[in-house]
Amino acid sequence: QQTLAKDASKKRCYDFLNMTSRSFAAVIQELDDELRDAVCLFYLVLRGLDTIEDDMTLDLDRKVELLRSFDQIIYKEGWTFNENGPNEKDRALLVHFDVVIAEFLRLKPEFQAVIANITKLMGNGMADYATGEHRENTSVATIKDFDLYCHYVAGLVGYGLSDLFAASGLESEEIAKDKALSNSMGLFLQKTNIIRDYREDLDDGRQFWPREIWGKYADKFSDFIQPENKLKAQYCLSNMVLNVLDDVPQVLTYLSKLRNQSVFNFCAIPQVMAISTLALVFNNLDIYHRNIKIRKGEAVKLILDSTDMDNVVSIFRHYVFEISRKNEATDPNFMEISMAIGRVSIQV
Ligand SMILES: COc1cccc([C@H]2O[C@H](CC(=O)N[C@@H](CC(=O)O)C(=O)O)C(=O)N(CC(C)(C)C)c3ccc(Cl)cc32)c1OC
Repeated sequence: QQTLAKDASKKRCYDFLNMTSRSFAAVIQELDDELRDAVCLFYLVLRGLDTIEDDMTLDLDRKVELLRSFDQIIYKEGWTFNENGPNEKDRALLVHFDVVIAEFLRLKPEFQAVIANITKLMGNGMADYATGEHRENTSVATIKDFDLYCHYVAGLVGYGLSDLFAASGLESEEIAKDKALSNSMGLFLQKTNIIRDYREDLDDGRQFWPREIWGKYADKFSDFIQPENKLKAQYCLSNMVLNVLDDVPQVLTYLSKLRNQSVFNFCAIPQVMAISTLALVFNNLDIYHRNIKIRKGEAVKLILDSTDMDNVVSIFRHYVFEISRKNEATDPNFMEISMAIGRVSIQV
């Protein structure tokens, strides 16, 4: 009877995983036995944290209290959360979070420690950011703030995954040692999404592009949607893409260190999607009007091709070349972009 109940709660965790993330859930479920449950639970704990950070209906004190104590909450059997706002999909996860906690507590203590440690760092980072007195509303001021915010919400996920890979024995301890490489794995994905999501975030009243960059091209963050500002909008966009290109060399170095096939696929697929998205958004002013995504057919091809380092390198080379082709000599960022592409090209 006990076993039946345990299998039921594990299955429910995978149902939550498939409900919260479309294509990525499938990639998690392809991971080898030693890692699959730990990464699934890590993903769900992060999703729970993200849902609280994103919930605009919570008052700040309550949100900060939950963020800073989430690393203890995940040890509280039976804990659930009903104060959430209307967002159905994510609300369900927190309403049934006791199921996630029950499964979390069945993980190897070493996996629990990794997940709890990252949850603590991320929850406090999110709380610091949400209450940050040095920013009006929640906009990001300097490039340093931008890197710190992305470190909190994405770089730390890279840290935690590298620790889980090492703890599982499927990858060497070395993968978890070089924090800069793990951090870049998160920054590259997060920064590319932040560029792609310009319009969605603007409409939600959020802005993550650093003022140190966009402030060179406009007085207000929303100016870029005006047709008369299209040239400034294009240069601001290329400046943002330039900032993201810095992380490409470290992403490729990280991927080249992986030895387990299921871990490689799990890590390579999102990065390959991101470089494809980066080439798509570069000099593409549609991002100021709607959320653009790579075509389904291209995404499928990328997923099928991302199984070994040589293929991944040639995919990166293809998209970096596409960015180079779209790079315009009249763009004030033209030279810097050419040099960033040069730095990557000697590697791919
Ligand atoms: C070594 O580091 C990684 C290795 C593999 C995958 C990821 C990273 O990839 C997905 C990929 C994913 O979730 N893709 C979405 C598509 C999309 O968000 O546009 C999806 O396919 O649903 C992603 O985006 N994030 C979210 C963050 C970037 C904030 C970390 C993410 C959230 C939780 C986990 Cl456990 C993992 C990841 C890594 O994290 C850095």
